[in-house]
Amino acid sequence: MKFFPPCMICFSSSQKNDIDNSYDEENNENFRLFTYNELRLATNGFSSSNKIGVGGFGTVYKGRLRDESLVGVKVLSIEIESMRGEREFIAELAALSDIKHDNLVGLRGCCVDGATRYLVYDYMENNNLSHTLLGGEQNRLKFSWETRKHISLGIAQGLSYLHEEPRIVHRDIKASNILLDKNFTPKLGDFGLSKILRENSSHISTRVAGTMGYLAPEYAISGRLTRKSDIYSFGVLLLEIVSGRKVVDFDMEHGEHYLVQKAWEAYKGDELIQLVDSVLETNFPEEEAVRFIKIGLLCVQEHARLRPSMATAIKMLANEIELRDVEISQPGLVSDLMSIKMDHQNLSQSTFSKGSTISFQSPRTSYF
Ligand SMILES: Nc1ncnc2c1ncn2[C@@H]1O[C@H](COP(=O)(O)OP(=O)(O)OP(=O)(O)O)[C@@H](O)[C@H]1O
Repeated sequence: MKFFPPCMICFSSSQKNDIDNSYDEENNENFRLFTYNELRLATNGFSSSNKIGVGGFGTVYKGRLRDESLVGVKVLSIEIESMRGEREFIAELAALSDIKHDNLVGLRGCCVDGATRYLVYDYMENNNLSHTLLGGEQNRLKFSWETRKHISLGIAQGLSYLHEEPRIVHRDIKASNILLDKNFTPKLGDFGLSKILRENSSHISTRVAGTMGYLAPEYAISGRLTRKSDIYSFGVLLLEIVSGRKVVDFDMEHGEHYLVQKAWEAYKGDELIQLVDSVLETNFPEEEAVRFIKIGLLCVQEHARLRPSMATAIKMLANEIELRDVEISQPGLVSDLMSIKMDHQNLSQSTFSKGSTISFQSPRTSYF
């Protein structure tokens, strides 16, 4: 079993000096330093036709390296002052690239060119789950039940690995962070990145607000981050995968906006089968689909201690644990949290619309 000591990617300021000199390129097969010219050539001069999309940290381009392999090149848009020093930045990324699993996006290397920094990842042919499964008609693909099962299990395995091996809380599990390779194997992206990029407060607030539907209530309210908050987000994802619906969708008719609420009502009404994506018609195993929804609901329970670990969730998905008589309690409902107003200037506080002020600390802890 490979153990990654926390200092490998979670650096305190007192550790900085040691890490500054810790990266040894010659002895690291996993991680390369690219030159700007290599990346410019690979991406056709960062042309708009190579542009894949824009995320919270920057713009992503498709690239082809000289050895013909495809990569996703992320050009970081964070101001240079908010990043760590060059050597430290490289050493931290190199440590991240050591965290390898079939269900994690592989980080190949990086490039520092003046004030601009680039991250180079394995290329994922089928974009992300939000785009490919939940996107508008144009992008949306019809996923069979088998593909949905493959994706659900893969995400569970990737997350379980992060929780058990390097002992990392991902803290940003959501459909757009699940990339899909050419075989629709899911790969978790962006793990550990927000620790490396010192985010300014407006950047965090945009990201947190955009992710609201996936946030465990205890995390959204107090900023207290544990594995169980990732497990809540996983439960939401599972409900999205089975239903083909987004966690929050104001395009749906009134009363249908919030998926978790909808699933809870279906559970109480003993009609979980109604939640399964209608594009599947009758081409899915009913018992298994209902089991997956139940596991989703177990993971989003309001009380974090009642949520299963990822290792247990995997056993449940694989039907190694019987769920027939399991009690599921009330979920943490996103509709209650949507009324939290983020203070974009000062993340130390947020306010409920009812007027009571609650404490909100910007997410910090990634280890436990
Ligand atoms: N390695 C990759 N291969 C293929 N596409 C990628 C790769 N990395 C990112 N993308 C795509 O590029 C777009 C932007 O991704 P990025 O990770 O920057 O942002 P995001 O996950 O959408 O948002 P956020 O940064 O707020 O979490 C997305 O459509 C994503 O699917």
